[in-house]
Amino acid sequence: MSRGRWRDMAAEELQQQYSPSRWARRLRGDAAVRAHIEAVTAGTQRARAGTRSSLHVPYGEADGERLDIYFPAEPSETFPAFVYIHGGYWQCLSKDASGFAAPPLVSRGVAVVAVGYDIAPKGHMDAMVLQVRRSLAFLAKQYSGIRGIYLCGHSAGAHLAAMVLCTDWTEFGVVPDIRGAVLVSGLYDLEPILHTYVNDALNMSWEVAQRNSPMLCITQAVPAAAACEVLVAVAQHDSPEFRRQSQEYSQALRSAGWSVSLLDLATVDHFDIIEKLSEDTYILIQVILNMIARG
Ligand SMILES: N[C@@H](CC(=O)c1ccccc1NC=O)C(=O)O
Repeated sequence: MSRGRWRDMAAEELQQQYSPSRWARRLRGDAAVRAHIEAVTAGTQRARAGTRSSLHVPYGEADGERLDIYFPAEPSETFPAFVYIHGGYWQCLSKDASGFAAPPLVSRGVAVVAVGYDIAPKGHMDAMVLQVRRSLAFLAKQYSGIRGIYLCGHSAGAHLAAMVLCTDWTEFGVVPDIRGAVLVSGLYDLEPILHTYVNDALNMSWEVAQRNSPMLCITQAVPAAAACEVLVAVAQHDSPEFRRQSQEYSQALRSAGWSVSLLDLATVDHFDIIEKLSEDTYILIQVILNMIARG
């Protein structure tokens, strides 16, 4: 699909392209979204039952500025941290459904952090981006045991994670040691979203969409960034627009000197591509553990 083709799409087609549930494999529409919420919620409950954790840790003043930490099974002084930012089109889900990846990771010595942020309509795009950036600065300042942060986000959460990658940390008083990023089925150009139902709750102006588009704020990779491995993952059954966004963003990052891989995962759709992080044998868990081992 050629660059910018979304501009030629009829309103209904654009709507369809940006409705992941209409492309899902097992169920379609609302049923697919409901099943996804149930899967990640149940997975998080299992993680909470079986893992040593600190829940609802405030990283700022606002109610929504809280995170959950799931600690490695074997206590150790230092450990890598996998920081997960949930999706839900910036208007659903929460950190309370975001701990499902903990079991296969804490058993291998990796801490898992589920970041909460104020979703729309309470949260605005600028504020959400600032909140997730602050959560990273908080972790870097408060947890001296963390040796390497591996950032992960799904869908809208991958967008927020990508915005973290282009942060100017000077105003945060700390530079988090982000050694890797796993961006799963994300959105990196917000402009097409402006023309869909997704913007009903977000109410973004064109300017807000521009300044919060990772595609438009790619920083030239300084040495620290070149050492940060970025994995852009997309599902075989993501829509063509979602697949185009991952393709173009990974290419643009690479051109700016970042170390990038694009992983096109067969058989999965927009939802089970991330749900399966609760499974030890899932290929993406293996890829993440390898990335951490190199880091
Ligand atoms: N209304 C959307 C819902 C959706 O996209 C979604 C739902 C739960 C978790 C992630 C999602 N996508 C991106 O953040 C859909 O049609 O699938």
